[in-house]
Amino acid sequence: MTIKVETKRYLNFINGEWTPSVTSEVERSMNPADKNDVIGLVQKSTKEDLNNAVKAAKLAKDAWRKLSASQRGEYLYKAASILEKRINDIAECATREMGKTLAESKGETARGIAILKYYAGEGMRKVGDVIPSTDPSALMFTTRVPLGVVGVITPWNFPIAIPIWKMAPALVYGNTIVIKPATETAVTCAKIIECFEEAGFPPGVVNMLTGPGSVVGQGIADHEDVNGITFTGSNGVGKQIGQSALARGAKYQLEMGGKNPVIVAADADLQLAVNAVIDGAFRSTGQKCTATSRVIVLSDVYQEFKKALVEKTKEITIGNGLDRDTWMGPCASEGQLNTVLSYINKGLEEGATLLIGGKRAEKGTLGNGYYVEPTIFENCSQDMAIVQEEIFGPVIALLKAESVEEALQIANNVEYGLSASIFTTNIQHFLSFIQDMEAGLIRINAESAGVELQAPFGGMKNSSSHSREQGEAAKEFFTSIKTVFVK
Ligand SMILES: NC(=O)C1=CN([C@@H]2O[C@H](COP(=O)(O)OP(=O)(O)OC[C@H]3O[C@@H](n4cnc5c(N)ncnc54)[C@H](OP(=O)(O)O)[C@@H]3O)[C@@H](O)[C@H]2O)C=CC1
Ligand SMILES: O=C(O)CCC(=O)C(=O)O
Repeated sequence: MTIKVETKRYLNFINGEWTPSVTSEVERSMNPADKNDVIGLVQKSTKEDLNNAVKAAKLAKDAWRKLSASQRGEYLYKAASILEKRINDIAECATREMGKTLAESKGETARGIAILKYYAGEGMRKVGDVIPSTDPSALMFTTRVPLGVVGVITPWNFPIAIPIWKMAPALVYGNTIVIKPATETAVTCAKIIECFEEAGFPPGVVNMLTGPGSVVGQGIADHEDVNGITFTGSNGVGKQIGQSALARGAKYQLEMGGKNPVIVAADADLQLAVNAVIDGAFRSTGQKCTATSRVIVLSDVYQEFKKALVEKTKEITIGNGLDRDTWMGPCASEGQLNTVLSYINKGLEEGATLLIGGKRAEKGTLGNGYYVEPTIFENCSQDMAIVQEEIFGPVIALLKAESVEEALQIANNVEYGLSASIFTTNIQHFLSFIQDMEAGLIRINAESAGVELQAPFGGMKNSSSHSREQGEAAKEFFTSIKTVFVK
């Protein structure tokens, strides 16, 4: 007898109800570590589904706004404790959907819990300032109001933390939300929304729908009843969303790519630098906007650093993120694997020298997934695609510099400015790095990736729309200031 196990169908969450799309069409969410593993079926929603979700969010917004912020915070505390109970299930789902190791997914879920608690507490903190008026008998102060309905569009690379770091502040500051997660990780998002449902948010406050970015995502950007849009993803899509929002006067926030450099000065602790470059470049298979992708090494220590980096790279074990022994999982999808391989080919065509890696990893069961070897190039020039463009994969371009000034000039010579690190023991070097490096996140003697939820996060240049997320900075996006004059 064969037992047929049905693939679970995940629905949209609209107005407090799990609802199928009006089309009843679904898409499969697949495991990039094993192309035979279907994780679930998700709704292929349309504009009509989006209209229903936005309508529900609009209807719910006044009652939600009128609660005290601390009452709203109580819902977030409840969601945090439910997520805490489901940490294993949700982390495992994220690993199956996008491939990062289970340890990374568990860490990310724990971060999601901490973010919910942080913003729950925000409900008890101040929202305004008293400002002295020139009129001695008047009282002048600021207060803040929510935007209304906020559209949340999220990528697949942090399928737990990014949706939560956008939804939690949006909600605590009094907005209602419509979230459209990346199709690749829609099941993980549905499970997070189950936690919000169990926390008892009033109907219409939290809405989720899945479906193609070009339909549902663009529909959010264009929808006249969506007052603010927060997006993380690629540059091309981000800019399009920004233009659509600007055209109709909606507020928007974009977090996009990076081409993050690490400078290794001659006086650096080289072992520390090697370990941090390995973590920064190859953890999550290089699929972080803060991942290290250019390493600029001072010529005095270049050979020594290169040798140690290549040796350490050889130790990396590639495999299914659910296996304990795996250090690096697959790329998140076949499309992502092909993008990485095409950049590796471009690097070779443009004349860079391959030091290690460079191929799809297909040995044994790896052939069932979208694995690529950790890859390092040297003899890279500044105009090469692998030096200029975001690859979003485990690929390092090594560059040589004669001085820290030259290294800084190379580091700044890209269109992005998200995060950047320097390894040095010289105070002058790190002071000039803080001053002159064009990046929103400056890290000294630490890897380029690594974001703390209580601190502002965002980039300069083409990495963001110049706003910041997380910590107190989130308040700037998710609220409007009102200046009040009383006499
Ligand atoms: N900075 C970062 O953190 C990230 C950067 N990237 C970069 O982007 C590249 C491509 O990745 P990808 O996942 O395709 O990133 P996208 O920018 O295409 O996707 C991010 C989100 O936007 C949605 N979306 C797609 N098209 C539109 C649209 N026209 N209007 C509104 N929303 C849309 C996606 O939906 P759907 O999933 O349904 O397409 C997803 O929810 C990566 O290789 C990497 O370089 C990607 C992810 C995160
Ligand atoms: O490095 C991190 O923790 C967050 C990075 C990020 O936001 C991203 O890759 O999209």
